[in-house]
Amino acid sequence: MNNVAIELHDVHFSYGHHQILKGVDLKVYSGDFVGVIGANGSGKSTLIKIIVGLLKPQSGLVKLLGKDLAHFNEWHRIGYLSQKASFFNPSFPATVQEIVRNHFLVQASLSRKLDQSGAKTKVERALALTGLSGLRHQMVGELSGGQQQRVFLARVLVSEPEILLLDEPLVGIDAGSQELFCSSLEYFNRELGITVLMVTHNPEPVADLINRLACLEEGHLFVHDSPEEIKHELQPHRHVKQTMFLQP
Ligand SMILES: Nc1ncnc2c1ncn2[C@@H]1O[C@H](COP(=O)(O)OP(=O)(O)OP(=O)(O)O)[C@@H](O)[C@H]1O
Repeated sequence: MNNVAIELHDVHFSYGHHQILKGVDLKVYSGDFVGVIGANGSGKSTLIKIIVGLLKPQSGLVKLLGKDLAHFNEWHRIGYLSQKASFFNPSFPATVQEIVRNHFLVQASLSRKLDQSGAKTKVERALALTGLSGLRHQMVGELSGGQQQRVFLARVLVSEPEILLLDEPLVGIDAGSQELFCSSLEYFNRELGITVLMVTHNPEPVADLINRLACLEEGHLFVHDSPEEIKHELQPHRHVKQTMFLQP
């Protein structure tokens, strides 16, 4: 049995009186590719922010790589790609390589376990993995949406994380870039063994990669892990609400 990479047990979360998560349980094993789906406003981004410690649940247990989040400090092992617009200013005057390198140096300064002297090799690798080697000297603001998305991914990959948490990474990029992005994800998951948890309203491009599907509905998380159930849940136009009635 693989190690548990992410674990949530009986997690409750509210914004004020607005209850978002009502006793959520989730176990993600090393090497899993987890799709998280649910209606707009169902709490998918909230869930991912709780996993990376940006929001603190009112109650319940959250563990990363076997460690209670309260004591977890190996953040270089976790790569989090938030919804793009929230952190990026396209007029920021930096090249692709500078963005990726600076992120690594910040991570290294925060973690004694990352060796700064390896920066050059790690940046090269992250650029190569995301197909950006040829664009390294380009100003990031001059890139297409799909290329920028790959820069964000390279930035996250540079510290060689074991878990990738992606919040709607395909939004706002064209079909060709989506395809490239998804084949990179396939490589990271299948070849490098990186655990992936991806929030998406459109799971179709990664449907073949998903081995665990988490459906968020009215504060409850329903997890499917058999290929038949996943296929059934991912049928086009299937209303997520129906998953409630499939549970024993
Ligand atoms: N900081 C906040 N304060 C108060 N309410 C919030 C806050 N952030 C989100 N919400 C509300 O919590 C609910 C869940 O939001 P969340 O962004 O987690 O949903 P989501 O499933 O990711 O939505 P979408 O698919 O539209 O991105 C929504 O009703 C949202 O309006």
